[in-house]
Amino acid sequence: MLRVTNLTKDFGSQRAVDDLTFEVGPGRVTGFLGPNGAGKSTTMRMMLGLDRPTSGTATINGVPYRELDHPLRQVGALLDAHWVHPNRSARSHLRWLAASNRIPRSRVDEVLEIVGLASVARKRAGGFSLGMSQRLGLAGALLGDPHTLLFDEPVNGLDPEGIVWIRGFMRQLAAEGRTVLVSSHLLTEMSLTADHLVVIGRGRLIADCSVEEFTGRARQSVRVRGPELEKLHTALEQAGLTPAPGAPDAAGRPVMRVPDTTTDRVGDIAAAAGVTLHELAAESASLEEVFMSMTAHAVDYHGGDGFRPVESGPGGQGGQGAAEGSRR
Ligand SMILES: Nc1ncnc2c1ncn2[C@@H]1O[C@H](COP(=O)(O)OP(=O)(O)OP(=O)(O)O)[C@@H](O)[C@H]1O
Repeated sequence: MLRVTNLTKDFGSQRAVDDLTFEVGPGRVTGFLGPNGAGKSTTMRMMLGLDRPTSGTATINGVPYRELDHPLRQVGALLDAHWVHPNRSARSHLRWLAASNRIPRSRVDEVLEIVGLASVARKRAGGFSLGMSQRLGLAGALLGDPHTLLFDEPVNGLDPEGIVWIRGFMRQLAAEGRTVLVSSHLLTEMSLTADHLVVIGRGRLIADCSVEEFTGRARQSVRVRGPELEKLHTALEQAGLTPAPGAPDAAGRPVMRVPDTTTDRVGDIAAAAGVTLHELAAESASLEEVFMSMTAHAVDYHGGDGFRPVESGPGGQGGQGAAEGSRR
């Protein structure tokens, strides 16, 4: 069990983590989600005793990291895959880690096997690809067979195969009853990996709930296609709704989206106005759109990685690449 209580961290005049309180329980993957600069890494560093809190506490099974007897046997962490000595082989790097934590040498080959690096155990870690470095980092985190695991943006820069492997791996660790906390700035990624979410923005807690609950906050909107969209637009506005052009469909035909309503209501209004419809469908806002609307005020800086706020209103054409393919 990981617990942070009123955790706060200031860097000079900047508050990076602001009065955070939450728990991370065993047996499930908890996603630690927030835009870039939200304070995820700083929070994890405080959990691992690498940064000192300005106030508040972070504990692992009730004890601050610095007071743990054999930290590697209780907590494994993957913060940065590139801290390995480049001239060491994967095996000698892990043997050195094991020796410094009184972990038997035999465990090194076990973890190399678990992460799929046994065949390259003698190769220089400096020549490893990012995916292999991540696996080596995981091997190090698993060395002490810890009950608690922290992963900071583990899928960053990985190829699709590596991403699928890491997802499955984290889920397996949780299924073994371990406490698994994994950070990401991508909601879609977390919705595929995590059972539970702790969402932060500007160092503050925004949500602490199941993935279903979080994504269930998606606003329901209605998608309409037909030959008389302008006429329908007027009728919908007269009924107090706020229709907007949506992205054209695959065949390039114009589509309208009507937020915060139901297909029944739009269908009734269309019928009353004598408007022909060719398509009428309920649609949820994409996960990224929900996330954006919840964290928009909390985004530190914009641009890149899909963190531009949704600018064009209910049409939903905010243009964030990360939202592609994430509609549910
Ligand atoms: N050592 C430091 N000195 C000064 N400011 C820092 C330091 N470390 C982090 N910060 C600032 O604290 C805030 C939170 O950063 P942090 O790295 O924890 O965020 P994050 O959510 O992990 O984002 P990212 O995914 O971009 O790393 C940022 O504004 C960052 O610039």
